[in-house]
Amino acid sequence: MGLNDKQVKKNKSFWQSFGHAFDGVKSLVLTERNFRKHLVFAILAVVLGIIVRLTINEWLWVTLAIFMVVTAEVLNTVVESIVDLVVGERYEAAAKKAKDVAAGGVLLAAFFAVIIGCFVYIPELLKFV
Ligand SMILES: Nc1ncnc2c1ncn2[C@@H]1O[C@H](COP(=O)(O)OP(=O)(O)OP(=O)(O)O)[C@@H](O)[C@H]1O
Repeated sequence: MGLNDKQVKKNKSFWQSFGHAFDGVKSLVLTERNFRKHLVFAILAVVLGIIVRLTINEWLWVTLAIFMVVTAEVLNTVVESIVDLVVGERYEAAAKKAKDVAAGGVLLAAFFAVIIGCFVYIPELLKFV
């Protein structure tokens, strides 16, 4: 297995599927700059959450926000890869729309995460003032 694996046939076992899914996550981390930035923000949110001792309810909202951004980044990367595969370097209005809408999805998810962050962390941090 690995990112240079040339397999094109269906996976034959759960572990083979899992390995390829893991390669996908590895590829996101290694090749997507924005994904890495969001990962850093997610880690900071978790560390801050531990410091201010979030409640279970607050953790649920923070986790939802983190995974919404991650999911949007995953879909954005999938769209980019498919558009590049089909269109290559050629300019296409439909390619621009697909990539811009996918990037817009990430922006909306990040906006949602900022709103959740404000609701959850600001009251907790004000307790220290
Ligand atoms: N084949 C294409 N035809 C038309 N417009 C394109 C094409 N490829 C890219 N673009 C435009 O260029 C922008 C940047 O392209 P790129 O492939 O770097 O997108 P990106 O990888 O989504 O950027 P980022 O990594 O910041 O998310 C796209 O959002 C789109 O507006």
